[in-house]
Amino acid sequence: MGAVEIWNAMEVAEEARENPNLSSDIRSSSLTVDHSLSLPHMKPRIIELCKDLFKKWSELDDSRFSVETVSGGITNLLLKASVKEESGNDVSVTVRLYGPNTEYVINRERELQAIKYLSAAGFGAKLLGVFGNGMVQSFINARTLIESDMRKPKIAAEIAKQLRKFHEVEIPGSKEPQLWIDISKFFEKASVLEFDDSEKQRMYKMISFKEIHDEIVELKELTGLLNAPVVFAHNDLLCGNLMVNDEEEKLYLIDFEYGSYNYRGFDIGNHFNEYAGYDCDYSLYPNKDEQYHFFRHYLQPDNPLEVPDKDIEALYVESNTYMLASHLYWALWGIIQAKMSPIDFDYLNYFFLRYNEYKRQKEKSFLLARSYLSGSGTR
Ligand SMILES: Nc1ncnc2c1ncn2[C@@H]1O[C@H](COP(=O)(O)OP(=O)(O)OP(=O)(O)O)[C@@H](O)[C@H]1O
Repeated sequence: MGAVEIWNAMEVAEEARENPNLSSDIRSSSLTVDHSLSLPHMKPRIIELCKDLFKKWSELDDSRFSVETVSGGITNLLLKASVKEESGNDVSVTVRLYGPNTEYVINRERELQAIKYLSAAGFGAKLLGVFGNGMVQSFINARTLIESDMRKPKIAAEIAKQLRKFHEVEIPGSKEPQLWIDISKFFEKASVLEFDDSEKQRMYKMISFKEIHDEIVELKELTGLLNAPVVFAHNDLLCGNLMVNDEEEKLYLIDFEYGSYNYRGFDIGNHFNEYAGYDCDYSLYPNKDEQYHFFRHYLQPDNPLEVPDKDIEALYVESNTYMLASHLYWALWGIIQAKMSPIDFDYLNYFFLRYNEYKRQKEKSFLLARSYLSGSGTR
């Protein structure tokens, strides 16, 4: 965590204080927590952080605090800190420690800016505080979805409805879609790596960056013809980033690390790719009926059965063309992670899974888009 990021965190808290319509009680602390500590060693530091951020807890005895791990996450460490207040109330918050080297693939400044506005619009956990290398948010009492939940008609309709609302949130700043900017940044980084591990280097050498470059150019050109609307997109809507409280029937979209202005079809196509789950079983990609169900609830949440066919068809083409861009994006992300991430995961294999699926789907999706653009429809 460099000085610039700490400064950014402070600035966000400052700005939020000045604008009471946003989360007016975002606190800030300059403390940092060493990501590599074991939980017992980390606990006193987390308590110190909580006390520094929330003055009402500053005098409480340490024995009133408990700290546990919620998730190792692929990119962060997420902890739950609970406090027994003097009134007898139990209050829980999450403490997120950014993973080492995640700044290569995540723009933290962009993330904090988005969280402020999305959390004020009722999305995700409430942002309570920021510190040197992470943030504190409200704890959500809900279960995390598993991949098969996402295709259940009732849940799919609710995801579509919430995603539509999400896409309507306005985040100040540039509205330029980030997809090709991010892909080109990933490409620049991914194409000049060297691995100390000889097996990784051997696999890396099998990648043709010339071929990937040509694919990027070709796909960018084709998607450009679709005139897809640009919205503030989540960009990483996998089951782990969806939570539901079954009793209250409330769905939560969480984790806005990759959020940015982007093409509507990218967010939806990317979500459909996630039906494959953590095992990347792409035979689980939603069929046309499942997609149409989603589109109806996305396009007209209050009147899903009245959506004109031409609007559904346009979104079908858009989503299934940008679905290819999602494969390229995460394939390149995988190469960078293979080099930068301390997490023991076969990211190079992940590159091949995503890129091979791109190649498998390319012809069908290109044909769909081209026949739609030439006016001969999608059937
Ligand atoms: N505010 C919250 N309250 C309760 N649980 C949460 C909260 N935020 C996240 N979680 C749980 O922790 C898991 C990981 O969270 P999140 O996706 O934000 O972390 P991450 O490190 O970015 O993970 P990944 O890189 O795998 O997406 C979620 O799937 C969810 O189960």
